[in-house]
Amino acid sequence: MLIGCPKEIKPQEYRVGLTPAAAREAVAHGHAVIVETGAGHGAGFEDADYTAAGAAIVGTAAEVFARADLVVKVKEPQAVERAQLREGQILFTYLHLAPDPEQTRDLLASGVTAIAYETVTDAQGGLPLLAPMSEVAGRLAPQVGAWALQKANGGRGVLMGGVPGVGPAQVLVIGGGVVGTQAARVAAGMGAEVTVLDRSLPRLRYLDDVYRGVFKTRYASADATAELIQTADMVVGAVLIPGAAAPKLVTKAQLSTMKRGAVIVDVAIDQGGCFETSKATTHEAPIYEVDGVVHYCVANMPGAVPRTSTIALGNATMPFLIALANKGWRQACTDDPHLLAGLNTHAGKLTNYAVGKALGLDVTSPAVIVKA
Ligand SMILES: NC(=O)C1=CN([C@@H]2O[C@H](COP(=O)(O)OP(=O)(O)OC[C@H]3O[C@@H](n4cnc5c(N)ncnc54)[C@H](O)[C@@H]3O)[C@@H](O)[C@H]2O)C=CC1
Ligand SMILES: CC(=O)C(=O)O
Ligand SMILES: [Mg+2]
Repeated sequence: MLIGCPKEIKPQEYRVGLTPAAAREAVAHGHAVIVETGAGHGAGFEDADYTAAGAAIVGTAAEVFARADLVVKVKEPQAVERAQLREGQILFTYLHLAPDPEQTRDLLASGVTAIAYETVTDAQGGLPLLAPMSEVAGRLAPQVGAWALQKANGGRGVLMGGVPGVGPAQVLVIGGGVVGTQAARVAAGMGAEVTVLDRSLPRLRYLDDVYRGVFKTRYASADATAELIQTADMVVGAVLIPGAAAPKLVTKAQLSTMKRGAVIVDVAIDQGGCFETSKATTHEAPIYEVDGVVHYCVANMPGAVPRTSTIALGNATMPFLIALANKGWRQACTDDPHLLAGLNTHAGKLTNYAVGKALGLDVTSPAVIVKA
């Protein structure tokens, strides 16, 4: 199979979908690999690293899209990229379709077989291709939130750890999965007082067992959220219902109950965000203010640390990439129901129920599609 990797074009996105290590594995399995010139530069991988791994460098993204049987990327294809996808081609990348009707329409119109990293599952009930980026975004969240809390950035001028005689920042994390746990650990490490809300009691039990004394846990009732946002200096949005649009857990009206200069870091923005007032921002202009509350809503946070993120993502995607290339998508998805869970579109059909529900579109069962 011919695997192609274009350079990412989303603003300030310096990750790359294929590491030289993954290219080398693919070549060792007998596949051809083409990489757009400069694709890895932002992550510290040069063209020579790819050619040393056995890949060929091509001059344009257009050549990658035109020739590749399998296009591997990081972020959802932008409009100009979507226009180059075709039926019979596999797209393997993050998609986040539930909050994105335009992208969904274009992928369906293209006929491409699109496998979304964020809906691939594992036997433990996790999301193995989302987890590494959630680890990165979770650890970044208190770092960017602390920056936003500084007065010059619109924040209320509170230092995360306080100082002797002055109390620390109060941090509320909504959703105690991968993002939430990593955010809570780092915020606590910076000296803040942290509370994590989740609606899963087994998850709260796990967090309490492992992190008692580091941060507190509360059940995520609407009452608890309403109460705790009032005292928080920083609120991290970290909920996920896999594939679905994020539930809106804090309304615009509730913002007025928050402290002036408090900061929201809505990591869940890539699924639409869990605050009613969230709208996606970029690394170029990451924050805006609503009712005196600073919002940070960057949908590709790991792009800020592309070296760490590219290697972490590549470690996780490599076995799936090799399976897709070795067997073709149909056999790979037949053999691995967790990879089949990643199938979002095929030949003009939508195959993810959560996306269909969010967008009001008909869904064809992936189990039916894979057998057709
Ligand atoms: N902005 C960015 O750059 C990035 C965003 N993300 C996003 O962060 C979000 C969280 O991802 P993960 O932590 O990996 O997911 P996860 O599945 O590990 O954790 C989500 C947690 O939310 C909890 N939850 C669900 N509904 C809830 C509710 N109503 N109230 C409280 N808790 C609730 C679940 O029980 C679960 O523990 C996702 O939307 C993901 O796409 C992830 C990486 C990068
Ligand atoms: C998960 C995701 O959207 C990202 O890493 O950019
Ligand atoms: Mg997005």
